[in-house]
Amino acid sequence: MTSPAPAVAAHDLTKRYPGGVTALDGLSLTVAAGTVVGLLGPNGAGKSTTVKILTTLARPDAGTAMVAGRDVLRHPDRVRRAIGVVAQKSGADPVATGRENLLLQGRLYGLRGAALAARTAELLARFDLTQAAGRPVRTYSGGMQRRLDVALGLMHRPQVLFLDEPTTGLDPQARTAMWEEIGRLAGEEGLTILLTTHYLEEADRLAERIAIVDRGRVVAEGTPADLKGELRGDAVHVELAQAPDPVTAGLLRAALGEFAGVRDTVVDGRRVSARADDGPATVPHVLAALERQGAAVASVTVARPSLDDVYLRYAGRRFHEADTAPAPLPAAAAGGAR
Ligand SMILES: Nc1ncnc2c1ncn2[C@@H]1O[C@H](COP(=O)(O)OP(=O)(O)OP(=O)(O)O)[C@@H](O)[C@H]1O
Repeated sequence: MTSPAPAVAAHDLTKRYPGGVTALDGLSLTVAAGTVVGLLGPNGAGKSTTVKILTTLARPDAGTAMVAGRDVLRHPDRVRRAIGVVAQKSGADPVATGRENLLLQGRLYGLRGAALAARTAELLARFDLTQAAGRPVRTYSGGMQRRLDVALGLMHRPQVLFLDEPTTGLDPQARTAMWEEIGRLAGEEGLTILLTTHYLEEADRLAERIAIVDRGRVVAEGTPADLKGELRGDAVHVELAQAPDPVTAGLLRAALGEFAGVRDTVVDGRRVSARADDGPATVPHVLAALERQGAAVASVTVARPSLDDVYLRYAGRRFHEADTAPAPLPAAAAGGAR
């Protein structure tokens, strides 16, 4: 059965928490059925709050959301039957075995007898947990626990699977294995996956489309290639010996802005970034201009645009800096935007 309706359609979601934090500030998002979409943003951007609303665990202050064709506010029970959720924190019982966890989950969704046993065995095999099925979950490695979490989320064959930070805390090997598993899941008929991540590489690798979330809004949306393609030319990154004061930073921006073919200059701490039609040809001029302003250069790189450059363009700061220093909007400042 095919449905032209999107798997997720959220409009203008707003959510304020007590204490004056505006977690969502008019977030809108559409996810086509059968696709993998990544919500990419730094810590505190509003990804988990979005997932909580779409999975009926929280109510927005304003806005609407449909998931699998059901209204999350009017029919939360129907939404819950159509979705699988793998939260950041494992929902598995650590004292019970992997098999027991799956059997319990299946019973909660009404499976019984041979159908329950078959689905449990299928998921254990599929997630490479058959050998460990009789061991308590607390003896599992991080990667095994995460695989069990995904298996639990799939027990009732949901139409839409939400994966909240699926690889956070995993070592590189377990992360790669999880990426492969998610890639395989995405190939399954009809399954829509909405995953949140603050790893640029993860979004780039797994998601057909990416919505970049910053301060409670989607600031850019498209395929990874589209988003990078929007940034014409090369990314030129210069690392200064020391961060310029605000006046000098303004002078640097103005100086680089005078070159033809150079745009989007951002001075962010010690890093000066710009887009250039022809990066290699531009570098000597950029270096000379910086020197004229008295800014000593430590290093310079020219590269094709990355998702980090996309983020910089739309959020006005580098991804890892936003990630280590989240800047939630106080409710008062967000008032005008609603
Ligand atoms: N229950 C809560 N009470 C108060 N503030 C909250 C609550 N939950 C989230 N926030 C705040 O709302 C903002 C958005 O949080 P959210 O968890 O949605 O972001 P996120 O993008 O998922 O970040 P992370 O990757 O760290 O989970 C943050 O500033 C956070 O501190």
